[in-house]
Amino acid sequence: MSAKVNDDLLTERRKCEFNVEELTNYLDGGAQATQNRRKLEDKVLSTKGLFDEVPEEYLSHKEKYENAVRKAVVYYKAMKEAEDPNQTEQERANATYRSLLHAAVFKDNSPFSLHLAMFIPAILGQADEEQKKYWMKRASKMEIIGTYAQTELGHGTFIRGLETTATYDPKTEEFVLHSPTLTAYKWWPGSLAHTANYCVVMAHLYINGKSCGIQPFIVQFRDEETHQPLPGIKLGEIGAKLGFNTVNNGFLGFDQHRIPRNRMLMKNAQVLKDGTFKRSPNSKLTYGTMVYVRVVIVNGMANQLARAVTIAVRYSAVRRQSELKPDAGEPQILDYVTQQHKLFIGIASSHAFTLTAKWLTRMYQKVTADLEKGNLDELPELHAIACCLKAVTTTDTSVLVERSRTSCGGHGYMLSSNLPQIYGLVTAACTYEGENTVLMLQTARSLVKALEQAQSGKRLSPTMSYLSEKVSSRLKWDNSIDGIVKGFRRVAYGKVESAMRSMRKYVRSGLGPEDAWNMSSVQLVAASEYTSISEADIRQLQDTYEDLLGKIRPNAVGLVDAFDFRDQILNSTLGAYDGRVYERLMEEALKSPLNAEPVNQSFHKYLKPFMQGKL
Ligand SMILES: CCCCCCCCCC/C=C\CCCCCC(=O)SCCNC(=O)CCNC(=O)[C@H](O)C(C)(C)COP(=O)(O)OP(=O)(O)OC[C@H]1O[C@@H](n2cnc3c(N)ncnc32)[C@H](O)[C@@H]1OP(=O)(O)O
Ligand SMILES: Cc1cc2nc3c(=O)[nH]c(=O)nc-3n(C[C@H](O)[C@H](O)[C@H](O)COP(=O)(O)OP(=O)(O)OC[C@H]3O[C@@H](n4cnc5c(N)ncnc54)[C@H](O)[C@@H]3O)c2cc1C
Repeated sequence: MSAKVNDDLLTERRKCEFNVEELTNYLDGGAQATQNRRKLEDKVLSTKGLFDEVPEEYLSHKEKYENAVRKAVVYYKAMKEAEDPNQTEQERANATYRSLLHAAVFKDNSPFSLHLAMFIPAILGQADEEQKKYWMKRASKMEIIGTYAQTELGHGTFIRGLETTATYDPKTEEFVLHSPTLTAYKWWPGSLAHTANYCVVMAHLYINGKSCGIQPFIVQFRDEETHQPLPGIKLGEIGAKLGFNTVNNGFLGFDQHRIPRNRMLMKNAQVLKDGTFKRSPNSKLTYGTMVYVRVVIVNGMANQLARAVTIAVRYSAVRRQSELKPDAGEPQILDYVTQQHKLFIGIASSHAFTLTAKWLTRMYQKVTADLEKGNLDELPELHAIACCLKAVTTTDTSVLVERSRTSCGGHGYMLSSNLPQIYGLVTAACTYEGENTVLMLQTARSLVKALEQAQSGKRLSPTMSYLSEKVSSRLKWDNSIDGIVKGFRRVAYGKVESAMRSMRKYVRSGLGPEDAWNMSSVQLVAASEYTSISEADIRQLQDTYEDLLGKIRPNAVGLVDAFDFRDQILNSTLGAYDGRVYERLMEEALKSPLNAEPVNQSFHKYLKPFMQGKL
C-alpha cells in the first residue's frame, strides 16, 4: 500500500489550474514520447543491482568508484536491453533527451559518461568513413571504453598551447606521442584513471620538424585483456573533487609512445604515408566535439535545474514555519513571496533552457549538415551562440540550484536532499567544455565583428541582427513581452557599442589591440550576457513581476509535477512525490554507519581518557 501523501501537497495538487499531464507531454514532445520515456524508465529502473545498499555518501573514495563501476555495468546493459528496436534513432534520443535516468543510479555522474558524451561524438565528428565504421562498431558495443583527453596539467583553455606532441615517423609510418614536461601530462579526462582503455588525444602534430597544429588521435593506453597500462604510458587518478567523484578523472603521460598512422582521426586533415600533410578546410573543425557537447550541456542544465526546483518547491509546500499573521498558525514557506521569488525563476528558467536547447540543437544539426557538404558559412555563428548559451545556462543554473538548496534551510544542506550533489554536477559545467569567461569572450569577439559590419552597412546573421536595428534612443517602454524583448535588445546593443567605444578609446591612447581588448574585457563579457535595464523601467516591471508570482503560486506544485521526475531520479528526502519529508530524513539518517551502535569506540579510545585528564 503506497504511503499517505502529505495533506498540503494533496491540497496543492487540487488547487492546480491546468492539466499537468498536458505540460508533461509538451515537454516530452508529445503523449507518445511521454509513454516511451516512462516505458524506458520502468524497464531500466526495475533492474536488480542498480541501487546502493549503503548510501554512497558513507562509502570511501575508492569504494564509491568501485560501486559506481558495478552499477555502470548493470545500467548500460539494462539501457541496451530496454532499447525498443522498433523506435527510430530520433525517438530513442527523445526518450533519453529529457530523461535523467542516469541520475537515479549515479548521484555524482558515471565512470562511463565520457565514453558517451565525448569519445563517441569525437569519433563521429573527427574520424574518416573507414575509421568511423571500425571504431563506432567497437565503441557502441562497449567492447572498448574511451574518453576525450585534451586538457593538460598546464593548459586547459589555450588549446594551441597544448604541449603533448605527435611526431610523424615516415620510416615506420607511425606517430610518436610524447609528454615533454610534467605540465604536458593529460589531466582531468573522465574515466581516464582506471576505467577507459582508449582515448581521443588532442596533440600537437609535427612532421619533419614543422608544426601542423592540434590534431585528434585515437590511442589505446591499457591492454584489453589485463587492463595494464601499455609501455610508455603513465596513468593515475587526480584525486577527490567538489563533485564528479565517481567519474574517475585521471592523468596520462606519454613516453615516446608509438601508434600506427591510421590512428590519427583524418576526417578534416590527413597525413599520407610519406608524411605529406593535407590541411583541414578550417583548423577549428578539430574543435568540433566541444561545440557538440556545449549544445548538449544546455539541455542537461534544463533537466538538472528542473530536478532541483522540483525538490525545493515540493519541500516548500510541505514545510511550515514562523508566523505570517498573528494566531494564524505557521504558513507553508511557499506562501512567503521571497520563497516564490527564489524558486519560480528556476521553474521558468528550466523551461526557457529546454526551449533554447531545442532551438540550438536544430541549429547545430543544420550547420553540421552544411559542413558535410563543405559549406562552413554558419560555423562561426554556431560557435559564438554555443559558447554564449553554454556559459549563460551553466552560470544561471549553478546560481538557481544553489538558491534552491538554501531555500530549504538546514535540510537542503543534507546530502540526503541531493541538492548539494546536483550543485556539484552543474557548477562543474561552468568550467568544463570551456571555462565560461573564455567562452563569453569568444562570443564577444563575434559581437564586436558583427557591430563593425553593421556600422559599415553589411547584413548580419539572424542572431546578431539586433545590432543593426537602428534602435531609437527613447524606446517607448511597455511591459508587454514584445516591449521587454525590445528593451533587452536595446540594452544588448548598448553594451556591445560601449565595449567597442572603450576599446577604440584605449587604442587612441596608444595601447595595442590586444591590450585594448584586455582592458575592455569586463565590458565585453557583459555584452555577451544581459544585465540591468534603466531605472524608471524597473518599477513598472517590478509590479508586473510581483503580480506574476501570485499567479504562479497556486500552480507551483503542478508546474514541477509536470517535469514528471520519479522519486528514484530525484533521489531526495525532500522532493519525493508523497511529501513524507520528515519520515524520509529520519530513515536516511538511521542508515549512517555511526547509528549502528549507541556508543562509538572513540569514546573509550580518546574521549573518556581525555575528559579524565589521562591523555
Ligand atoms: C552530468 C550532470 C550535468 C548535466 C549536463 C550535461 C552534460 C553532458 C555531458 C557531460 C559529461 C561529462 C562532463 C565532462 C566533459 C568535459 C570535457 C572537457 O572539458 S573537454 C575540454 C574542453 N576544453 C575547452 O573547451 C577549451 C576551450 N578553449 C577553446 O575552445 C579555444 O582555446 C579558444 C576558442 C578559446 C581559442 O581557440 P584558438 O585556437 O586560440 O582561437 P583564437 O582565439 O586564436 O581564434 C578564435 C577564432 O577561431 C574561431 N573558433 C574558435 N573555436 C571555434 C570552434 N569550436 N568552432 C568554430 N570556430 C571556432 C573563433 O570564432 C574565432 O574566429 P575569428 O574569425 O578569428 O574571430
Ligand atoms: C569536472 C570536470 C571534468 C572535466 N573533464 C574533462 C575531460 O573529460 N577531458 C578534458 O580534456 N578536460 C576535462 N576537464 C578540463 C576542463 O576542460 C578545463 O578545466 C577547462 O577547459 C578550463 O581550463 P583550465 O582548468 O586549465 O583553466 P585555465 O584555462 O587555466 O583558466 C583559469 C582561469 O583563467 C582564465 N582565463 C584563461 N584564459 C583566459 C583568457 N584568454 N581570457 C580571460 N581569462 C582567461 C579563465 O577564465 C579561468 O578563470 C574537466 C574539468 C572539470 C572541472
